[in-house]
Amino acid sequence: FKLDELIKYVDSHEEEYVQALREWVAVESDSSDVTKREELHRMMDMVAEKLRKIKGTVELVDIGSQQLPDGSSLALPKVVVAQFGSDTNKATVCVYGHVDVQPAKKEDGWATEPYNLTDINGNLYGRGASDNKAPVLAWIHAVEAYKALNLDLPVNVKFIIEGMEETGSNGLDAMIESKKDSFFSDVDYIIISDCGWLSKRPALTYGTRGNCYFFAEVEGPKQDLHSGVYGGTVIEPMTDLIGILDTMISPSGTILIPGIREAVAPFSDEEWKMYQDIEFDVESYRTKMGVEQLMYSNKVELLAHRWRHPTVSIHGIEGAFSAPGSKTVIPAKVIGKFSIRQVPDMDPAVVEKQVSDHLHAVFAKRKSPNKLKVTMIIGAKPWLADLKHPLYHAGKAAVKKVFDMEPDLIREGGTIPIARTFQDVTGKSIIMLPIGGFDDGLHSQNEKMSRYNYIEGTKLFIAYLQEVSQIKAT
Ligand SMILES: NCC(=O)N[C@@H](Cc1c[nH]cn1)C(=O)O
Ligand SMILES: [Zn+2]
Ligand SMILES: [Zn+2]
Repeated sequence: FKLDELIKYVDSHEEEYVQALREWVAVESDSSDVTKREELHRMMDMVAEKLRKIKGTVELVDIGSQQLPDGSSLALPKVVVAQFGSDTNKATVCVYGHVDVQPAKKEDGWATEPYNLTDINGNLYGRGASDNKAPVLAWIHAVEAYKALNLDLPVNVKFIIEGMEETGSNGLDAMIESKKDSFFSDVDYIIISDCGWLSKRPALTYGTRGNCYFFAEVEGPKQDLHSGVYGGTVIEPMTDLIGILDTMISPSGTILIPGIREAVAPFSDEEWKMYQDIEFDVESYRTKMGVEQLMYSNKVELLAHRWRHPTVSIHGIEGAFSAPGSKTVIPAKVIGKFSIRQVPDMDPAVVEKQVSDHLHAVFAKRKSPNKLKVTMIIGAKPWLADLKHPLYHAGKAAVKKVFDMEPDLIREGGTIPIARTFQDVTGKSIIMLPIGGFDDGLHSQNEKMSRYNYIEGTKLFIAYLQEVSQIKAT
């Protein structure tokens, strides 16, 4: 196995890799904004083209369309499916990633243009740089390096790259179900690199939280009203909405929706010990976020609440006045958007009912004439892997080869909606092999990927393919 040669190849192609990332970041592939759908289609074409260039067998799979709130339908971005090698004597891995991004505008507080990749001191700033465009590119470059050097890939490699992850992977569950006995029949393992390290130490991730995302719509008058002319005579939808949202979580973070906390799997002594052994500086985590105080100052409690407890986050209110300046309006209809991160043993179907029952009960107590509608638009389950699986031994060996250290074994507070589907539908084992930095600012202003993580991450993937090939079939 010619790791040194492959590593040299990666080092000598750094600028090309950065240029490839620049081209991908320049595409505003925001899956939540329906006006950007053409960009998303273009992004999927670019992914297919990149894979074709290195001689993969590539298909763009049509996964249908999504229903918009106004009743119209919009084509979903096609899913890119690719294959490199079909040697039955080798194991087959399937790499999953996504190339859609969260919204970003310069005026949100970015120091640089979000869709113009900008290198500042070795950090490559741009929306989607870390989540998840550079890791997808790093996987493609890993395969490309073997091919360019005329080295046999140690395993067959398949890709599934989608464009709707950030909005819940619409349409992908059905595609996986339909390909269970074809595309997935010879897949041995699934690899996902859509998360980050906990610190400067590389990590292997063995769990993600799920997410239930809700819209709570309160509708009152038939149109917006002047608050001076009508204020004091109508019960305002916004007052109702804020009132009911405020009953979900206490100021110190305790979830108040009946039944939610009771469903959480107990925290075992073994877990406590594992968290205790992780090197993690709570104080630098606090200062990095720029807050005066965290909810928990104890490392174990903090990590546990980041990874394996549910949380309620309120994201926004559609229909509310939010522009700069003042406007004395009573909005006629407002939609509160919030989500609840899911952990074992919560079940999104049960959570949906618990949340809806709770909000309707507190709304009823207000005796408001307005109308409340609660809808769950995403119901993604949590995912948890067995750290004793050989995939993780292979991960440790690859980290040792490239970084000469032991990885952190961590969980992820965020959600990869499709992870649980992969596990439940295909029955294959999954590993999450992150290369993102702990401070990459995912979903936030000034998202970045460092050159170091991008390039060393590419080497890690190269080494990982070799380590996976050493796993003995059971
Ligand atoms: N990189 C993973 C990620 O950011 N996932 C999103 C997916 C999601 C969950 N609910 C809505 N989208 C995340 O927010 O965790
Ligand atoms: Zn992601
Ligand atoms: Zn994301």
